[in-house]
Amino acid sequence: MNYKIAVLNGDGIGPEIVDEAVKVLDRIGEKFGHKFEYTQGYLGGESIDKYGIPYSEETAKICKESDSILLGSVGGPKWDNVEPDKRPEKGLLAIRKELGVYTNLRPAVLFKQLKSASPLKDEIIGEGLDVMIVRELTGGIYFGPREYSDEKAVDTLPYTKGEIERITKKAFEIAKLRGKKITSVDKHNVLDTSKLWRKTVNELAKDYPEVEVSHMYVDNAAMQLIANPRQFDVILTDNMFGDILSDEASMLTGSLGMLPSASLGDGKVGLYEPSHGSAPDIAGQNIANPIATILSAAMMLRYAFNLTKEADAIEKAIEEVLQDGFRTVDIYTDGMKKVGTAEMGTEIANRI
Ligand SMILES: NC(=O)C1=CN([C@@H]2O[C@H](COP(=O)(O)OP(=O)(O)OC[C@H]3O[C@@H](n4cnc5c(N)ncnc54)[C@H](O)[C@@H]3O)[C@@H](O)[C@H]2O)C=CC1
Ligand SMILES: CC(C)CC(=O)C(=O)O
Ligand SMILES: [Mg+2]
Repeated sequence: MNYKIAVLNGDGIGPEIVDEAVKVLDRIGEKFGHKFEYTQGYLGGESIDKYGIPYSEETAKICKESDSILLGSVGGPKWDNVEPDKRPEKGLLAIRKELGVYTNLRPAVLFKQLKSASPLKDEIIGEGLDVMIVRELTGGIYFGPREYSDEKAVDTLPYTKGEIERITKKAFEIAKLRGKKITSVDKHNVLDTSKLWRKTVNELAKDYPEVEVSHMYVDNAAMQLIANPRQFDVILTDNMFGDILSDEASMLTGSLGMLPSASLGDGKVGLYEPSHGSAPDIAGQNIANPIATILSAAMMLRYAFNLTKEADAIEKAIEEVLQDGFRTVDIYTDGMKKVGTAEMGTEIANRI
């Protein structure tokens, strides 16, 4: 079958990691008889350079006419001084909002071969870690009304009941297919939005008696992720808390460069992007870890195209590459074979 994929490289390491995901998708296409057609769009800094704005109508059209979107990451020092509404990150927020992708799935899964790359002790890791962070993506403080002057700045954190309900339902549906356990993370002791969040989660919990629900304050959750990560199955949380906790959870898996994500809504087109940023400190050096982006492409096959065998093949190839000892520098440990971004992508593609 033919699948149309919009490809947005973004900035920093974006082009390098997206190239490797495309390499792997092409191999899947050859092996399983699919045709992936790519159309290049522009987001973030690269879009500012081309169109003067971080998200253009041209790119919006390409995305809406595609079956799915593969995205690198945006931002970097080059655009740090552009006016706030034109920053690269505003382009990312705009495309998420426009596509209505309110569910951000960030699976933190530790490949057993990377146990020694995780900073956690063996007894804490145990048999392994598999936490699904379900992050609300199109509401909350990143989108609330704001004001700024040299004397006062205001950000606001609005959530409607409807916004909380729809992400909570997604989390329950996901939990039903996994360990049947949700930890809803909030700041109920301080924030009114968290009060509404907790009340809504408890109301919906009645429709899912098979799923065990508990609540945790975000500050405690940040600590518990390190102290006892195996207690978590699905973490349901808001936009900013999910952003922060997912970077933290990524380290349990060895590196931020291992954490993929899928951003999904009720519409046809989802956004598949690594959880990390554009890593300007290592851009252009062929050292970035492409695995988060390649795993995001696997999530695309699974969620957007229903290509389960193909998604499994990517995940298995990654496991084999890790088993064979190949490591980018961020997950390197003594005795392993250090490889660059492109070599890692090739090793993965070769095992499909
Ligand atoms: N989704 C997106 O497009 C996001 C964009 N950003 C933007 O990215 C820029 C850099 O932000 P930072 O705070 O530095 O976060 P970052 O996630 O880009 O990097 C944090 C650290 O992790 C490392 N790292 C990230 N991805 C890696 C990979 N694949 N392989 C190996 N190491 C990796 C980086 O080298 C850096 O040391 C900023 O402009 C920020 O706004 C940040 C987060 C998400
Ligand atoms: C750059 C921000 C808009 C978002 C972010 O950090 C993320 O989605 O992980
Ligand atoms: Mg982030």
